[in-house]
Amino acid sequence: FTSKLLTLVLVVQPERILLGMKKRGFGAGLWNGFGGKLQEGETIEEAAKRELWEESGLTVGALQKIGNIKFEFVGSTELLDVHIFRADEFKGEPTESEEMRPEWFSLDKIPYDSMWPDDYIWLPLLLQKKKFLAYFKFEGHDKIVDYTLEEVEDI
Ligand SMILES: CN1CCN(c2cc(NC3CC3)nc(N)n2)CC1
Repeated sequence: FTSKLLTLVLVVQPERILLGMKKRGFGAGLWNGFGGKLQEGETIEEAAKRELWEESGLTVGALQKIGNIKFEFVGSTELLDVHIFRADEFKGEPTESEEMRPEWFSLDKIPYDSMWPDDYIWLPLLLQKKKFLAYFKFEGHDKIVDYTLEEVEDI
């Protein structure tokens, strides 16, 4: 299998989480964190900060590495290798971009039925500041055929 490195940043404050409505491309029509692909010569963390800024207008100092999920799609040999980060502090104001329309959600009103199906399984761990490794096998974009998830001390 070949892996495609992708980033995902969730900005979380004590009472609310920032999500973006994806306006085009992969995952269009779903709420998600901010992220994308790596550019040449970029570390994963640099790519995560860049994509957050491009998609939401926010700049962050520190990112906490909190998870890594590998996604397999039945019938494809390309794995998505998503490195997930949490940011507690940021500078700037959430701003709509070509890719994303940002919005704050209270933590008891996360719109899981308009998010990728896996989010319901791992996002609660992120909110509890737990670190995890996971593997999801999808059939199409809606059906989780099976998955594994383990909490870890260090990513
Ligand atoms: C730029 N990336 C694309 C992939 N991505 C995903 C994927 C995902 N599930 C996979 C079945 C698709 N679930 C979340 N929450 N994010 C993060 C952002």
